[in-house]
Amino acid sequence: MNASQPSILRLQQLGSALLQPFSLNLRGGEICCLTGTSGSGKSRLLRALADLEPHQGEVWLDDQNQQQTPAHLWRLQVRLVPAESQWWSDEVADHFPADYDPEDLKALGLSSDAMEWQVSRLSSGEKQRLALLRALAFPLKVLLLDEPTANLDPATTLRVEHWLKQQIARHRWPVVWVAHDREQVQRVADLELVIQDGEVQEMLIGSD
Ligand SMILES: Nc1ncnc2c1ncn2[C@@H]1O[C@H](COP(=O)(O)OP(=O)(O)OP(=O)(O)O)[C@@H](O)[C@H]1O
Repeated sequence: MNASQPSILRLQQLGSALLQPFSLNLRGGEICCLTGTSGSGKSRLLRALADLEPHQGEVWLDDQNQQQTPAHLWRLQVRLVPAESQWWSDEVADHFPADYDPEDLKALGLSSDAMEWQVSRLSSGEKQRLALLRALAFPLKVLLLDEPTANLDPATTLRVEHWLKQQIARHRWPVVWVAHDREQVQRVADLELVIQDGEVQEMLIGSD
């Protein structure tokens, strides 16, 4: 496939001990919000898509089958941004490419010198936004977001949503976005999947 063409993520009869099998085609640039009560299996579904949890059924990225792709190569393309980020060095900058342009810090309401900070001083909201920037600083084809604004105040949440939507529209990644906030779902989603009693159902946006 041409590198500039948007990818398609296809789930075929994806299921697990927790979830009844379901299928979905997600095109480049589409945001699918994944909702459901706490413990319904949203994070585990994202982990299955990232090949971090066993599952039934198949996941395809264009013509690549997840099961036939080495896990580390799959995860380079299918980027999971977990709810809680991991940091492997003391300095923020060490987690970014050497030639990273820190222009986006401002867009996310972060200080322009945040790259020079120690990870140990980061607030939970700063950590969350820097983890998001870091995840998008390296090439990817599919984006999986687990409650990307969970630690943020309402104004910063809107900023982050706006920035994410711009990035997604520009790069045309298929996106699965776990959200609890109904208003956020209404603002960002092209489609919504709800997990209820182990069943995954598609809801029409604006239907609640
Ligand atoms: N490794 C595991 N082994 C067994 N059960 C697990 C494992 N990880 C999570 N669970 C359980 O699976 C269920 C779904 O967990 P998951 O983290 O996907 O929920 P969630 O929908 O993302 O919840 P929340 O909205 O609270 O983050 C929970 O009951 C959880 O305790």
